[in-house]
Order: sequence, then structure tokens, then C-alpha cells
Amino acid sequence: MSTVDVNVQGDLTIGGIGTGDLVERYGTPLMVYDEGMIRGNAKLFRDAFNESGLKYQVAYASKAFLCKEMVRLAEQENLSLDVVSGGELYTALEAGFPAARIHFHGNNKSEDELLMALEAEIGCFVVDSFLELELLHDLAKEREQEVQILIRVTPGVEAHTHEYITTGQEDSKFGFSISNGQAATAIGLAIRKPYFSLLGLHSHIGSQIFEQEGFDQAIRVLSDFMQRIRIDLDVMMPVLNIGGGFGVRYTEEDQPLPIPTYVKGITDSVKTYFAKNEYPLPEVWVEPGRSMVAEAGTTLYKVGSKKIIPDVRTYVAIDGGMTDNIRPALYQAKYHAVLANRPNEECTELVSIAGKCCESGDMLIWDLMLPPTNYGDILAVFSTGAYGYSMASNYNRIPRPAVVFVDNGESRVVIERETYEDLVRKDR
Ligand SMILES: Cc1ncc(COP(=O)(O)O)c(C=O)c1O
Ligand SMILES: N[C@@H](CCCC[NH3+])C(=O)O
Repeated sequence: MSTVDVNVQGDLTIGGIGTGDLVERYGTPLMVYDEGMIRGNAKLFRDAFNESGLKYQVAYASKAFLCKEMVRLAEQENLSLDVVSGGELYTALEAGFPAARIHFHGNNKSEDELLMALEAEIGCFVVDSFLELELLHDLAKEREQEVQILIRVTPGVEAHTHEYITTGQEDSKFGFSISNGQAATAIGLAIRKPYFSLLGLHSHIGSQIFEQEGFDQAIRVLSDFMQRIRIDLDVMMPVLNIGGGFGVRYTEEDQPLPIPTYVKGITDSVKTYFAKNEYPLPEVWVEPGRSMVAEAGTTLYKVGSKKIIPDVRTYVAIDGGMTDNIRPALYQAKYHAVLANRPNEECTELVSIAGKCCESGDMLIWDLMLPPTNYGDILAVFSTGAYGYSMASNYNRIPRPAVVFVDNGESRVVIERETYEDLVRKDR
């Protein structure tokens, strides 16, 4: 983040291409992904799991960023895919992703979504509610189709992160609580259903987590719970899915662990607690979203108007904002940015970066040091690859930006820029 690659024109480069060239070719706002970095992250997960000797699946959490080309990349990198809606499932299937490696999440999957997934013969349903237990089994029975399931549980572990993105605590809309007995009840129901094959448990304690402790505690609770189920219900489960949540660096304040450290912590905890219970070592599944794509993404914006309020603040507006990145408005998320056309010039101005929506809260970055900015400068905001485009909207009828992948000096569009015609396409 502190050192950036610059070409002979003095432009910031991404994946071996100058940002000036990218902007000239594709316009702004532009989401640029360094494809090599995503592939590198996938490899870090795989290598660390291979090192552990445990059986595993790394399922990319597609909610972080999805399009057909991202699906193809996940396929090539031997990842599985976590989908959470009919739309994500459809995208995966349209791009030819092997259905057996798709895991279907969601706290309120519709009957249509369940049917679509059954027809595709996906690998696994992560069952999240008593309604889904019945609905899914009824549909499977009608079709005389056996389905593999995980039961999503809340282990009662609170991850130290933003309250909107913690999910493992008792008071959560997701999954079955272990402590109040609902998880055991759900398992008791599932094992009596002839078309279900219960693979194991799923838990996801939250997102943007910087410590091992939460994962370790969750694995201890889950291992003890699996042991209790073995004793009480005489059921063994071969899979433990501990979700995603591995942190990334948005600004220099963020100190995430390296991917191999997260994986080693998890696999070590699994080995420790399952050995203690004399339980056969389960296959470990994880679902990284953010840590796979966030730092690989950079958004390029064009600098527009500037409002100087003497002795108070200077607002520098860019041609995007909460429509392509709602995270600052939603989570007070912080980002770092540089002027892409003058990345190494001395930063002498304290400015705040405003979006173009008619909302006072549409601020991308408060208090950023930049070189003096002019109309037409290019602002590069780093680490925007996760939950940026995927949470984008057309508020104010602003078209979504184009998305390009860059690698080894080559670039290609993976999602076209929306047009005004796209915006009125469904209007009657
Ligand atoms: C069930 C589940 N798995 C995986 C993820 C991905 O999380 P992250 O992007 O933090 O890795 C999420 C989102 O938080 C989730 O809800
Ligand atoms: N969308 C959130 C995280 C939620 C992840 C989904 N469970 C973010 O941008 O940080």
C-alpha cells in the first residue's frame, strides 16, 4: 500500500498496465482486478491446506464478487463455490461451474431456488432453518433424489468486528443455536429423513476478522458438540465447515494475518480438539470471500468538483461513490487512495473524497492526504475488490461501472459498463 508500481509516464500500474491506459480505454469509474493476485490467494489457501495433511475444500464465497469470468477463474483454481441465492447459482451454472462443487447457503431459500439447485444436482445444501429442513426434504422426496446437507449452527462465539458483519453469536438470524438445543433438534430431524445425507456442520462467525481466537473457540465448541451428537444420537459427521471471515488490509491500520497463518491456525485447532475427543479428523471446508478478492481490486475514478470551506474541510468529488461502494456509508469502512496519475507526488492537501449521489453520507474517504488535485485527475481507491461491485446499486439512476481483469500487461472486460438504456430496460 505504501509502495506502488509506476510506469514511465508516471502512472500507477496494476497487473503491468498503466492506469492512464486503462482509463483511456475503458473510462471511469472503473473496477480493475489484478487477476494474478486472486489466483495467488487461491494458491495460498490450497498450499496451506495441503501442508496440513487434512482433507479440505476451499469454497470461494461468491457474494464478495461474482460474474461469469470470476466463476471460470474459481473453477480453474480448483475452488468450490459458495452461493447464497438463485442469482449466484444461475451465474455459476451459466459459466459452466461443476455443480458438485457448489454449496448453497441462505437463511430463506425459496422453493424455486431449492428446486433449481436440486435440478442442477449441486454438491451440498447448507440448511439454515426448520422450514428449510422440511421444504428441502419434501422436494427431494418428490424427486426421489438424495441430497447432501450441512446444518448451519451458531456456536455462540462473537467475532471482534463490525456489528453488522458478526454472525456467530446466539442472537443472529442465521442457523441453529447450539446452546438452546435447536441445533441438536435439527440434527435429530435431519438424520430421520431418508433423502438427506448429513455431511456435517457449518458455522461462520463473522467477517474481516484479524485474530485466530474466534476460529479456535468456534472449533472447540463445534468439536465438543459433534462429540455430544455422537454420544446422544450415534451420528458421526465427516465435514466441518468453518465459513470465511479472514481479514484484509484496507488501510495501514489493518493488520490481517497472512492467509497461511489463518489456515494453519484452523487446521491446528481441528487436529487438537478432535484428537482430544477421539473423533475422526473431519474434512475441513472454508469459505473465503473478502480475502480472495478485496486487495486484488482497485477502483479508478475521475476527479470532478472541489469545494473548499476555509478552515473547515476540502471536499473533492469523484464520478462514483456509494453506488459502486456502499461500504463506507454502511459500515464506516475506511479506504486508502492515491492520485493514479501522480502517485509519487508529495501529499500536501488534506481532503475528503465525496461521491456524486445526493446523500450527505455518500463520502468514500474522510481526511486523506493527496497532492493538490485538479479536475480530471484519476483517483485510485485500493482494496475495493470485495463487496463493492457485488453490493452496487443504481441509486440516482447511476449506471454500474465496467469491471476489467488485468494480468501480465493484458486487460479484458469481464462486466460491461451499464448504459442508460440498461437502466430503463425493465421500465414499462
Ligand atoms: C456463510 C458465509 N460464508 C462466507 C462468507 C464470506 O465471508 P468473508 O468475505 O468475510 O470471507 C460469508 C460472509 O460473511 C458468509 O455469510
Ligand atoms: N458485505 C459485508 C460483509 C458481509 C458478508 C456476508 N456475510 C462487507 O462488505 O464487509
